[in-house]
Amino acid sequence: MDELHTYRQEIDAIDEQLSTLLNQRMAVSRAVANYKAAHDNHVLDNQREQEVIDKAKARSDREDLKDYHETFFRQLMALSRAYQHSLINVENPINSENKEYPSTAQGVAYLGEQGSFSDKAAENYFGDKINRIPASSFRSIVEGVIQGTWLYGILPVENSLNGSIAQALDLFRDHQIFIVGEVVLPIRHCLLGLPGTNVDGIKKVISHPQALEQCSLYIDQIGFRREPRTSTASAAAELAKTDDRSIAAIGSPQLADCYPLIILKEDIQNPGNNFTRFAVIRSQPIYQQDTDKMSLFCRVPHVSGSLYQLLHCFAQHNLNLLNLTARPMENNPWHYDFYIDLEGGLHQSSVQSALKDVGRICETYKILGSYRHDQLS
Ligand SMILES: O=C(O)C(=O)C[C@]1(C(=O)O)C=C[C@@H](O)C=C1
Repeated sequence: MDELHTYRQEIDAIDEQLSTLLNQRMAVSRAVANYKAAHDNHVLDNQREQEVIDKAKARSDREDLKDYHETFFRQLMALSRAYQHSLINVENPINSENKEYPSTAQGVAYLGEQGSFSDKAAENYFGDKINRIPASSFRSIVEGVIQGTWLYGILPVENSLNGSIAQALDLFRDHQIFIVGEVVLPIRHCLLGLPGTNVDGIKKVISHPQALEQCSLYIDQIGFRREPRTSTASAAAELAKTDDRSIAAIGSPQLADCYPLIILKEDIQNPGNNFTRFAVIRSQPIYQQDTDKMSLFCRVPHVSGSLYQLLHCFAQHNLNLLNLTARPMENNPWHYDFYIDLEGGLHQSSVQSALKDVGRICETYKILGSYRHDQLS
C-alpha cells in the first residue's frame, strides 16, 4: 500500500466524521430556522457569524491555518443560511395553507381620487366585486393594508418609459407586504381644463410628477409652467374648484367624467409605448400553483463579484430577469439592495433551486410575491 493511499484513508475517515457533524449542524440550523420563522427574525445574524469565525480562528493549531478556518466557517454558515432560507421562504409557503386575512379588512385602497390611473387599475383587476377606497399616499396604503383596514392595496411600481417607481419598491422592502397580482395599464394623458378654457391662455399645468414627466415634450413645446401635485386626480379636483382658466390639469380621460372639466387635448404623452405596471398588495402572501412571475429583494455582500454570482445563479437555472433595480440602503450610504422581477413561479423546481443558491449568495433576501403577470406586460 503506497503512502498516498494511506493518506486518503485518513482523509476518508475524517470526512466521515465531518459528514456526521454536518448532519448534526444542519439539523440544529433547521431548528433555528423554525424558531426564526416563528419569531419573525432575520436569517442572517452578522454579529453571531463574527463570533463563530473568531472562535474558529482561535482554535486553529497553526498561524497559517487561521484564514482557512475563517473561510471554512464562512462557507459553512452560508450553507446553513441557504438551508434556512429554503425552509422559511420556499417550503413553508407552498406547503402551508394560505393564511386568512383579518376579517375586518375590506376593499382595495388606491392612490389619488376617483378616476386616477390607480383607480382604473383596481377596477381592471377586481371589477366591481370589491369597494375601491381612495388614499392620499403610498405609505398610507401600505400601512392600511398591514393594519387590516384594507384587504388589498394597489401601487404603481414601474412605467415603461420612466422605469421603476422607487418609492413603491422601498415600501415593499421595508414592510411586511406581499405582491399577489399585477395590472398593466396603457397610459394615455390628456390636457383638462374648465369649460370655456382656451389652450392659448394656459400658463400653468398641474399633475403628478410622473404624468408631467410623461408629457414633457408637449409641455416644453407649448412652454407651460409645471407644478407637481400628489396625484393626477387631486390636480383635476383642485382645478375643478377654481375658476382659473390659466391653469390646466394632466391626467386620464376618465377624469373628465368624474369632475366638471373638459378635455382640451387628447394623447399628449410623449411618443412610445407608455404603460404603467401596478402591483396588487396584501398583508399575507398568496402562493398558487399557476403563477409565472416573481419579485424579490436581495442584499448581496459588499465584495467584488457578489452581484455577478447572484445573476449567474438565475442564468444557471435558465430564469429570465424582467427587472433589476438598485435601491440605496437607508442607513448605509453608497450600499444598495437589488429589486428583481423574474419569469417563473415559486412552485417551479428551477425557481426553488435558484432560490437555494440565492440564499447561499445573499446576506439576506425577501420574496415579495409569486403571481400571474398581466398579459399586457
Ligand atoms: O445562530 C444563528 O442565528 C443561526 O441561524 C445559525 C448560523 C450558523 O449556521 O452558525 C446561521 C446563520 C446566521 O447568520 C448565524 C449563524
